Amino acid sequence: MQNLAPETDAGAGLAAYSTQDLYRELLGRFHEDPNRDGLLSTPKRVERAMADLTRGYDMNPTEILRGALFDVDYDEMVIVKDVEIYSLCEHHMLPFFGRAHVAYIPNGKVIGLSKIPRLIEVFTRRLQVQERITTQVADAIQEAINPRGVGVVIEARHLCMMMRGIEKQQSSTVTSAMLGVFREQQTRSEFLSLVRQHHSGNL
Ligand SMILES: Nc1nc2c(ncn2[C@@H]2O[C@H](COP(=O)(O)OP(=O)(O)OP(=O)(O)O)[C@@H](O)[C@H]2O)c(=O)[nH]1
Ligand SMILES: [Zn+2]
Repeated sequence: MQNLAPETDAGAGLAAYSTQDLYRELLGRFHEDPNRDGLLSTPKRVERAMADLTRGYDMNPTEILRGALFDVDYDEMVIVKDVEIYSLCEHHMLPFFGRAHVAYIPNGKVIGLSKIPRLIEVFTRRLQVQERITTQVADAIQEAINPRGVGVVIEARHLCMMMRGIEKQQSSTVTSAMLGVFREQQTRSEFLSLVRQHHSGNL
């Protein structure tokens, strides 16, 4: 499809076109030939890939945690650390990736361990900023089990700062959200020092 819409009236009437048509149009705008062999199936592949990378919009934290909240007599810190994350920055739609560390001190209930990475997926598999993922994960845990406190730290590297723009290859971004007792110096320090232990430092 050629000249699907003039660049100036982006959005107007585009709903009439399939997602694959829109990607085919974009290939042309990138000065490519969408009909050459290697690109023929690309719109279909990109559609699938983008649906996968944004699947978090269709995921519901409450549903994920349902059935995996347990009454346990344990009141020390639980930490799930070094969870790999991949997300897309909402400004450039380029990936950022790294690790998330999540901790909480229960108040009668704990969360099934595998559900913590699943919860992280809900919020990373969207167009995001790192800060928002960090607070959304903390808030979701707070809401689910009302613990004595929650801490979330995310370390990530953003391709929009690496392969374009400022082109800094070594910088990483660290964000944190601390709720309840994690706002107190001692708990925060214990969490951060446990996160640092045995951490290779390589994202
Ligand atoms: N706070 C925050 N900023 C982000 C995140 N991901 C990307 N950004 C920033 O969003 C900003 C967008 O700035 P603009 O000046 O509008 O865009 P730009 O001209 O492409 O900026 P440069 O990247 O500096 O070239 C940039 O500074 C990005 O580094 C994120 O997760 N959190
Ligand atoms: Zn970006």
